[in-house]
Amino acid sequence: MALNSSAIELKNVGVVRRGNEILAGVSLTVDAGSCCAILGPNGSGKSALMAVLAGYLWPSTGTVRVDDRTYGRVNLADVRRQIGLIEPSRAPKFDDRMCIRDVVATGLFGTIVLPLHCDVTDSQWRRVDEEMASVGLSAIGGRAYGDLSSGEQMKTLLARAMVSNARILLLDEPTVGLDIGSRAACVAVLDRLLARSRPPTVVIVSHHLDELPKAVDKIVLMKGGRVVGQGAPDDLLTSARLTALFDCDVEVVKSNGRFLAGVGATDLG
Ligand SMILES: Nc1ncnc2c1ncn2[C@@H]1O[C@H](COP(=O)(O)OP(=O)(O)OP(=O)(O)O)[C@@H](O)[C@H]1O
Repeated sequence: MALNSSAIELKNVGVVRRGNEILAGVSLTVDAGSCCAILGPNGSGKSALMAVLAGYLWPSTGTVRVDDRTYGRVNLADVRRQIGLIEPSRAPKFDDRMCIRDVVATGLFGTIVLPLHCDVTDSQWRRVDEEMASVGLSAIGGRAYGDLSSGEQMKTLLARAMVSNARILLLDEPTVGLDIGSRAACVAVLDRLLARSRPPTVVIVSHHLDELPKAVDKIVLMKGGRVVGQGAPDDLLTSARLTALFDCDVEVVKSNGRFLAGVGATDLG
């Protein structure tokens, strides 16, 4: 459910590194409280775009405005406090011996350990416990982070981001490495998150249509560092658009509000 003002606005963003044009002419807006999914082949610039949004990759051209603040004219640390970035492949290095509940609580401080000088108040612990319950971690809150499965670690990172009250969640391939059941559980968590009365703005990079939240409002298609399409899911998630995007025969069906993609009868020989 979009709240009608832009939480994210990129105008003509380009990134050049080591002579490579990683992003070029990227312009897009994401409404506050909405969910935007970014799709594209390997190397199309999806993670680079997320890194720009998170303020970790500085554009060579163009402007980036996040949460009403223009990068380059604000203290980036202030903006980052409003952003929860989840990249399982580059997750923060928590002490493996920390219990999950403490890891989730670090989201209150934006740290990877609980700061010695900061006492977590009873109401903050209640909030930690609420978010752990919302992702189904209550029963194992005392378990060491290092002993968790990939799916449990993902849920821990989601609960940690939600505890921080981040207004913007950037999820880069959140279900990478998860089995079917853990992926389904992660998708259900995202569906519940977006059904809240005041949902965060969510940008998700994914290679799998079936893991996009049902409430996804906008699709951005990327290729060669450029946005080659953006708009409503029903207009963009078609067999023809994805066949052209991925240069292979893709069949898209919609079932029970969710999109599914399969590779068609392409000659793989
Ligand atoms: N620091 C860098 N210097 C030079 N090239 C880079 C740098 N970072 C990324 N690239 C290149 O930019 C392109 C886009 O990379 P990016 O990681 O954003 O792709 P992606 O769409 O997320 O791919 P994948 O689906 O494989 O994760 C790639 O060709 C990559 O090699």
